[in-house]
Amino acid sequence: MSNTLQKPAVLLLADGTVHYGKAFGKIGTTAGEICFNTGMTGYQEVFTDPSYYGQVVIMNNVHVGNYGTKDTDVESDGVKIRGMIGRNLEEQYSRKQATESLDQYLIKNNIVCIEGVDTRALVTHVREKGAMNCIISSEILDIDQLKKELAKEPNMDGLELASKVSTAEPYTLGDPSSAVKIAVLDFGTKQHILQCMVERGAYVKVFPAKTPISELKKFAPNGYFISNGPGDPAAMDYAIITVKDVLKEKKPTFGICLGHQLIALANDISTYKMHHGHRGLNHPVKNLVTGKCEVTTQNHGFGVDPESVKKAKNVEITHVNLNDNSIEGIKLKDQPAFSVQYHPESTPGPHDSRYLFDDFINLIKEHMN
Ligand SMILES: NC(=O)CC[C@H](N)C(=O)O
Repeated sequence: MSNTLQKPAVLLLADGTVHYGKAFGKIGTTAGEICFNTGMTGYQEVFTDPSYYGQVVIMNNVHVGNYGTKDTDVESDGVKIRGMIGRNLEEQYSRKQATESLDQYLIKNNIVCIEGVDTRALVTHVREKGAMNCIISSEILDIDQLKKELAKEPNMDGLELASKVSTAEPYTLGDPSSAVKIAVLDFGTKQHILQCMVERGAYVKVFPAKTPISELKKFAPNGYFISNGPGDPAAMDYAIITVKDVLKEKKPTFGICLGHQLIALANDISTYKMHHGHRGLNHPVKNLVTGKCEVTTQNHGFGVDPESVKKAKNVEITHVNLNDNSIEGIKLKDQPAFSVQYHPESTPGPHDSRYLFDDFINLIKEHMN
């Protein structure tokens, strides 16, 4: 959009880098960890993905907003990103089904954004310097004052955020008479992950992050799902205990992203903060079991430590990232449990990896009798 009527806005990074642009979305100030998403489409799903809670997202695609927003293109009950940085953020939209412009939608969701930024230079900078905190403001333009505000922002390393986006109360989805019953530990699940299980005939019960195993067992599930979510997995002591308890049940268990990291931690495999993470829709992953490559959707800033996985005798590496050889999937040798670092529900993204949901449901069916 960028017109002269827009208020000026400023972006300050923790290393002192400053970019000037125009305000978009809510007028105000916001801070969080800066990250970038390389996807060309699917902005509404990205903005509503609870795994982005606490993060300010740079959208690499130069045009964002062209197809507006729509109530059904969401991954949760609202926008979860802390803020957004774009080159051209469009108010005009051309999709017939859209009900609101991106600007109206972000204002309604209280999201402070900045546009007109040289996002190519900014992304290159973050790629070189790594993840760091940043602040966007369209009300404070004084850099010294912004530095003071930014200093208050906690570091993502060591931050527990999942309990802030988890459901407050349990809820169910799917057909209650289904023989396939999956207990979901919700650390900020994306709706389409649950949908992928329901579409395959499962009855799903979603539990708050801090639910103990005794409560999960009352549902008598024949499978467990450990969800994606925001924050540092190593800071989630309560969840590591629950995942250990879940694994003691020896029932089919599937983890995605944060869930994958928690399954690793529950097996004494450590996690680490990545330099700048993986976020986008075209990350190539090799399935080491089939030898096939999948193009995947990704959104993570932490990873599972490769050296520590190799030392774990009960764990097999099933998937690796073809860009940087990072660990993308594991399975346990002594029980029916597996997990992936990427997002097989792929909303948005290519559907190459949706077979993992079939694998999970089939695993549950095999272990039912
Ligand atoms: N999508 C996710 O579940 C993200 C997991 C974790 N918060 C990370 O950034 O690595």
